[in-house]
Amino acid sequence: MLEVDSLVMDFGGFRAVDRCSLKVEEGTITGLIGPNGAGKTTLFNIIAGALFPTSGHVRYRGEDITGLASDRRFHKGLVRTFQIPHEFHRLTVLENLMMVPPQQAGESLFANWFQWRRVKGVEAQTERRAHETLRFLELSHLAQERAGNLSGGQKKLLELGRTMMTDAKLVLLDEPAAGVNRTLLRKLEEKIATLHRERGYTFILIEHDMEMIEKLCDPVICMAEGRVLVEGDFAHVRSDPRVLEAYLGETTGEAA
Ligand SMILES: Nc1ncnc2c1ncn2[C@@H]1O[C@H](COP(=O)(O)OP(=O)(O)OP(=O)(O)O)[C@@H](O)[C@H]1O
Repeated sequence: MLEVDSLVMDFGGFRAVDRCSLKVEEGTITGLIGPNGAGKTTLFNIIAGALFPTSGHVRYRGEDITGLASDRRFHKGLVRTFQIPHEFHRLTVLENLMMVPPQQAGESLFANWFQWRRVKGVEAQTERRAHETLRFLELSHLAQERAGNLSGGQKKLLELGRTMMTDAKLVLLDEPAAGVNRTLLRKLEEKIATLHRERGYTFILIEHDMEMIEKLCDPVICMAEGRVLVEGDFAHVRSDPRVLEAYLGETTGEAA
């Protein structure tokens, strides 16, 4: 589904991604782990189109998308979550969901003036979908709450919900477990697993929480110094001495 080929990302004289190549199969939840500074977020930014690489290629469903703008990727179902937009805090939870669908009919002046019946229809459909999403996430009771008042975990659930408002195919999750309490973490894991199993989402998940990686991800890819170090199932990656060494070379032994 996704193929990253010999990607290089230089920031001035510093090489953050160093000839990185990997493949993500459709229908998987692929875990991306590695010590701080391994290049995971930079790689995500390149896949999502927030950064353009110095060299190398990104292919998505057979198409070379290396130079494609992020909104065009979004329309193709390649969605990155947990980047919280400015409007997030001021809007209600329901509004946050309703503003997601691309090319909302109501946003076009032409549509507003001349096609109001259609606009109303689309809005009603969007609202229904938003309520369904809230039910799925068990957040219906917070529909009218300002998103800024949500807990860290509820915000992560809402961000997951925002992907459900699109026709997402490949979802990039950037440290979903960060700042989430244990109870909501279990719920978040359960929702990710359900979206994967029942709705066919493919996920790539950057995470330092090894419990979450172990529960959800197969395969797991460990990056270090800008490239893939080891790839395989969790047990294989975890027991590889190079992985341990990469982590121990940093401040903690998170992979252990
Ligand atoms: N815009 C930038 N300018 C200069 N250096 C950058 C920039 N973005 C990232 N880097 C550097 O590139 C390296 C890789 O960073 P990146 O954030 O991709 O790592 P990471 O694996 O996601 O780390 P973490 O797990 O801590 O989030 C780091 O040394 C970082 O300081």
